[in-house]
Amino acid sequence: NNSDVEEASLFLEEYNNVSQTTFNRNMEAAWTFNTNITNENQKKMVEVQLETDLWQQEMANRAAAFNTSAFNATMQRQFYKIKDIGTAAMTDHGKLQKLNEVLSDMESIYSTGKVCFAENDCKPLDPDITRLFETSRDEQKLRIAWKGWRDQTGRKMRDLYTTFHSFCVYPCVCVGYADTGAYWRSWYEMDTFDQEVKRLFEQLKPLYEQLHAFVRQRLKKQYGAAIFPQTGHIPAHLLGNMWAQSWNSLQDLLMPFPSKPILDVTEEMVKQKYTPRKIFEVSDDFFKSLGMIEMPFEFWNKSMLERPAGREVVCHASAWDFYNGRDFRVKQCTDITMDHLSTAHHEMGHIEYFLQYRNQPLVFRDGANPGFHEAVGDVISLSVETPKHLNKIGLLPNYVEDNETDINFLMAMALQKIAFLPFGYLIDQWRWSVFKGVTKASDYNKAWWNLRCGLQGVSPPVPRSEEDFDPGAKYHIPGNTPYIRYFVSYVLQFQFHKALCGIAGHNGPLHTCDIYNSSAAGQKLSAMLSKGSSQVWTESLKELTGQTTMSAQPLMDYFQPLLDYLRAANGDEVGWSDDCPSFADPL
Ligand SMILES: O=C(CCC(O)(O)[C@H](Cc1ccccc1)NC(=O)c1ccccc1)N[C@@H](Cc1ccccc1)C(=O)O
Ligand SMILES: [Zn+2]
Repeated sequence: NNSDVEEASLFLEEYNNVSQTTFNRNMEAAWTFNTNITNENQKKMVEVQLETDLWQQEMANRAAAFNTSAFNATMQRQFYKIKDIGTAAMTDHGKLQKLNEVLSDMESIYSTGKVCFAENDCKPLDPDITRLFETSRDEQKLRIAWKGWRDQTGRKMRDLYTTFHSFCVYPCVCVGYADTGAYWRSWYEMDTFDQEVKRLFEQLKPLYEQLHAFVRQRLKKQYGAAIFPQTGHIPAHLLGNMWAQSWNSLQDLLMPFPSKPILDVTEEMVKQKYTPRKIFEVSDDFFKSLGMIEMPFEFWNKSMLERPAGREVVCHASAWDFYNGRDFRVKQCTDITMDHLSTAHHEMGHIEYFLQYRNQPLVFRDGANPGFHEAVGDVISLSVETPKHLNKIGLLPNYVEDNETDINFLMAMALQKIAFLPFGYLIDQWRWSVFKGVTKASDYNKAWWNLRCGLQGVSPPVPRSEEDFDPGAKYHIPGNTPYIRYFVSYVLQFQFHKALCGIAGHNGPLHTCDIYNSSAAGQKLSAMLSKGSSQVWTESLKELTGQTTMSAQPLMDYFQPLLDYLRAANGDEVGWSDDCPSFADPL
């Protein structure tokens, strides 16, 4: 076959030109559906997605005709990525069409789901049910909403997911991989990736167990011990979030020193009449302070920063690259809360990455690994959410720096970051076992609750059965979006934060660092982001931090003062038993 470098370069040039228009068209069709869910838009999106998949197949076949062994590393990497197209490689076009239809059907069920409290009183997840979980302390109402959401989403998807599942097990439709999970893990370019994340999770478990014990004890006081199972689990509807994945809305119940000012600035944002646009301007201002690239005109002009009236949209936040080097958008049903301020930074982090690597060849316009993409915005938030910075931008007027506020702040951050770790880890433990064929459709929910009980120490507030499909109540399952990337991001973002704080000249404990206005930190971060996925992620990590492996040490150092406090407060009432309370077998 063809080892001619000249011809190979011409092929890559053609690929880069045509792929930009092809992917741009695909993103526009997806955007139209995401911002206006109708049957017509869904059909159009599936049609364009199929055309894009077939074009990718054609390019992969043409790339396969080259013998790349004599090409330079960058060319070899481009050819590898042009051929590595996952499910798009499915040669049975009817099956491929069916797969894309099933996925868009599940996405519609999730995004149009509503919880009904009475005949004509049905509420969507965003903003109504989310606000309920953040603000209500009415255990009965929370229990109804918890069950209602799962009845309206997961329960309605079980058969669709079973069909989807049939495409993902061996012989996997992602050519060259044992199953879809193997394809997803291949993006981390290390064959020990699953052991690596398991090692990190085990290392971080003690922090989580201490936080879990402290929160359980406080919630027992709040709601009475009677609704807590003897096994030590926390009923999942009491943790301030529909999926119990982050507990920061419980801050008012959990501050060690309640006399100090509350660090959740939601009220101050509302008082100062913050708008969705203002929230994104605060984030844009931070990137500008680092000398990084500000949001282009199209971003402000074409993004969807709040839920539109009168039509159904996919409210789950996302960032969009339209692959023409200047059109980048965020879609977020922004509510005026601190959590949405954090989400806005998260989404803008994706956009900043797009902007930094926009001149790369198209196949390198991606994160160094998926965890890198998820970490960018969160690293900025680690500075923004410090009391010092919130005070600087006028959201925490009566702030006094002292030890008690320090512990309160670390508690607030732990409720967001430490609480998340088992959840971020377990979703793809479940999915990888499903894709491997280890977890059968008849055991979807049992396997899910074994992980939720075993690793997260939460229990279902109402009995569950295999009529339910609780994984489907979390966006990323119907959205078919991998999740281990967030667990990886939560480890990496503290490694990035530690490195950037060093470059910014910060002295003192890591949790008080704010890199605002540090052009040195901005330069270092930009240099790493601009590489995209043109080199293996360990090289990118080394450029920014000097390390070549993921390490939980910076995260553990950050929270060390809180761990000491929790150990003293908890005594030996720590942990939970492995058997799952109230998981009823099929009725
Ligand atoms: O799901 C998200 C944020 C959405 C997103 O920005 O990660 C989004 C997810 C998504 C949506 C549709 C299609 C694909 C992925 N990801 C992006 O928009 C994205 C990611 C990589 C590159 C380009 C865009 N966060 C997770 C976890 C999390 C992360 C950080 C803070 C809180 C919570 C969650 O809410 O459970
Ligand atoms: Zn993200």
